[in-house]
Amino acid sequence: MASQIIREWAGINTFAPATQTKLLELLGKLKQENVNTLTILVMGKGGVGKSSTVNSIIGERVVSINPFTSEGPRPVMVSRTRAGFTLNIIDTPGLIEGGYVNDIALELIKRFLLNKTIDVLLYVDRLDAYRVDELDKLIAKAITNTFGKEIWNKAVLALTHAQFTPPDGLPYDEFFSKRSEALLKIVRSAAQIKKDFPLASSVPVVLIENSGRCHKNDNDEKILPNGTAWIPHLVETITEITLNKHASIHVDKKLIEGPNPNERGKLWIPLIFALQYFLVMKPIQGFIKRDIAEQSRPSWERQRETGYRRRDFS
Ligand SMILES: Nc1nc2c(ncn2[C@@H]2O[C@H](COP(=O)(O)OP(=O)(O)OP(=O)(O)O)[C@@H](O)[C@H]2O)c(=O)[nH]1
Repeated sequence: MASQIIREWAGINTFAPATQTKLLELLGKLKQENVNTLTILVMGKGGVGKSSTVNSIIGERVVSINPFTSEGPRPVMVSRTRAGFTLNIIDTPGLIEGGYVNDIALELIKRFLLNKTIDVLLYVDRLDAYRVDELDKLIAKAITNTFGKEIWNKAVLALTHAQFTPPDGLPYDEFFSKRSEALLKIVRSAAQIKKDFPLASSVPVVLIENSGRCHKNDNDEKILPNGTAWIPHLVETITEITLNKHASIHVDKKLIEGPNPNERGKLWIPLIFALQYFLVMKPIQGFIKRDIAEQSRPSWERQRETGYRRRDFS
């Protein structure tokens, strides 16, 4: 396999100095915990801002963005190094097409991820949407079926278009908490996460504003409506998830191929044979034996018996 040349993370220099300082602090924290590589998988519906988010984190236009169509081959992994630390971000195609989960995209993603380890799943959706629907459930289910429900222990829910004004004068915080709770509920139910499943009820939610018109603070950092500098906040949340007690998800052949169809139900085979023997074979054998015994008696004897039976009934 050709080895990939990993470029220096130059895009970090495009961030405001205060953002750079915080990011380098967070990288230092990861290195202190012996984490020298971090792989983030970005997934979600089409057009929600996955590629834009990848570009925002890297600080360069590394993947192309189009408001109407998906551009460029994906999945794609963008890797950057900084001070001995490697950041990998995997951008993926939208998971919904024509009202269904795009199985081809999912299959491509699975194959692409073979032998990679996912430290964080960045599950992207938009803040400025009012409803969750069946498709959201289908996506969460597809992700769970692909990687196992443990993936949600390594997940961050990222909501783009954060610089949005809720309708009808609804307070921003109220809209944000309703939107995130609705999405988390979908994730919990589709992933069949029980209340006691560790961390699942606390998948962190972060806000993102990828627009070039994102407001800035006095330090020139891109900020959310509540004044939080969102890039350091996102990277801090990613760092916390990376360092939590749950293992990263290693994608091996077994995980992507699922249970071998030839093995499926193997344990039931002896039981099915036993039931078949006692409920079908045995009665048939008995019937055949009786029939043979019957046929081997002389006809006068059988006729006499039939005659007796007729008389008994008369
Ligand atoms: N205002 C605003 N626009 C955004 C934001 N994020 C993405 N967009 C716009 O939304 C459109 C889609 O963004 P993409 O990043 O291509 O979305 P995607 O999820 O990668 O889309 P697919 O390629 O279809 O999978 C583009 O026009 C972006 O400029 C955001 O946070 N705020």
